[in-house]
Amino acid sequence: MSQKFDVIVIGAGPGGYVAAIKAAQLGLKTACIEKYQDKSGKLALGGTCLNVGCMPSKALLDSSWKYHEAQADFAVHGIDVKDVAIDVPAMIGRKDTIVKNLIGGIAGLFKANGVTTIEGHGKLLANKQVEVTAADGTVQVYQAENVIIAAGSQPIDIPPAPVDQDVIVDSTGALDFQAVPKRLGVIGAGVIGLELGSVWARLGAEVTVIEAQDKFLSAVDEQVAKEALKIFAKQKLDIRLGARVTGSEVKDGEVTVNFTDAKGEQHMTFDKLIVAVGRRPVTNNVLSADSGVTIDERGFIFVDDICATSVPGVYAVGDVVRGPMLAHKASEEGIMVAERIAGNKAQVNYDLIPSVIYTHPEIAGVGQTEQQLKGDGVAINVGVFPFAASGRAMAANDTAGFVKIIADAETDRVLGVHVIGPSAAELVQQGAIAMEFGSSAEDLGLMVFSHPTLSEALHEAALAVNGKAIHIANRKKR
Ligand SMILES: NC(=O)c1ccc[n+]([C@@H]2O[C@H](COP(=O)([O-])OP(=O)(O)OC[C@H]3O[C@@H](n4cnc5c(N)ncnc54)[C@H](O)[C@@H]3O)[C@@H](O)[C@H]2O)c1
Repeated sequence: MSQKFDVIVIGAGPGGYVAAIKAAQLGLKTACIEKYQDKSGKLALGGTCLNVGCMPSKALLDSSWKYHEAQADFAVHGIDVKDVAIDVPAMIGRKDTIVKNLIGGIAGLFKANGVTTIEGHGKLLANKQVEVTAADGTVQVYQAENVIIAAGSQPIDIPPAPVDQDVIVDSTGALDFQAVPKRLGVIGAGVIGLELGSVWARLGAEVTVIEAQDKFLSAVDEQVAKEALKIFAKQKLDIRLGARVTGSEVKDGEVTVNFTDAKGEQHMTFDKLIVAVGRRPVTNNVLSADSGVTIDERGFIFVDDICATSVPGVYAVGDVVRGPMLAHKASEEGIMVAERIAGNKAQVNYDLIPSVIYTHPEIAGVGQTEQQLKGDGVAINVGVFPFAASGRAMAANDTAGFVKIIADAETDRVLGVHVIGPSAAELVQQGAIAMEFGSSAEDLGLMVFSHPTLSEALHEAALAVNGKAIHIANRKKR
């Protein structure tokens, strides 16, 4: 096998594997280096997202939601189910099968597109050489015309709660509990804390979430975050804001966490504790001292708008660079870089990256929040439509939350779409499409939406921006 490639990608997560497939499709001789192994020691492509992130967590969110519905929501439909029970190892086994199939899918795509998979740890050397160290310690050096670093991220550890993957776990360990913990502590009320906290709360765990910030979900639209906090309280997620963890002690299979909040010093004991305080880029040991690629003090690789590093021909995408740590952002950066290497024009619209928290109801948004726009002094009109007024949501017995559309007061152009409610992720994507085409709220209001659908809530929110909603009383004059 030749040791020279047009493109070598380091990392086969959603940034790396997508970049590799695209580069190969564009006729470039491409290799992708990955070292991650599954529990049986077999190479597992797909990165955090497929192995221990987005996909396994969604499998558990769906399983636990079905259990919750069977237990708590079926009766309202007149469905009587008795003795609903959860078999946790079976639920975990289903999740593992989904992960296995997805990983196999990427291996198949690599084969179909002619991407060479190189197993081992990749490290960028000087002059676009890439060193690969296999699990048995063998070292090979490859030469590339272009290198794409897509090494991803890993959970941040905090000294007061060191992860042992037994009693104190990170997001990976929390996907493999073999029984429902009676008392579950979660440090961090971010995306992971809320998603994994929800999984185990639905299955019966008493969940306490300890969050350092006073403000809940500070990056989310404030009106949405406020609604979410109310809904989660009803779901008995005990969210402690302004709570700083000072220490923890593991003893006899349980953990006591010490934290301080507005009430003073607190101590709580849990059967399991999930630490979900953010992730950091994996960039140490991926760049040799003479690679020429520069990183900031937090370990992120410096890149420009098109993900080019300080070394010509070396790019970096996904969680190792600035911007939100989201799989879809990484994939789009991977596509952009592959296209650029092939000599085509491509770019990512960083203003329109949707984000989703897969709780129930889901929380999703695209564009700017009301607080951002007001902070920037932009005059806006806001339309809100509650799912409580949606016939489709009523039929589904799923009426919590609302759709919120924010438009520029002068031009009517949609600047933000924020949803908390059923299928929020899918509804926000409609907003993203509209915004990508420069839609005004009026444009959205003039479109025909199928009836009855949840999407009608988006239609009505767009109409409400200019005081023209039909199925709620309008606050503004027409
Ligand atoms: N649905 C999704 O798109 C999805 C799902 C999972 C993860 N992710 C991404 O993965 C990354 C990591 O997720 P995450 O939830 O770990 O991070 P996050 O940044 O979303 O949330 C971490 C939370 O922990 C809090 N925190 C930090 N230190 C603390 C401490 N010592 N004590 C108490 N609270 C503390 C922070 O204030 C923050 O609210 C994020 O960038 C996220 O976007 C995305």
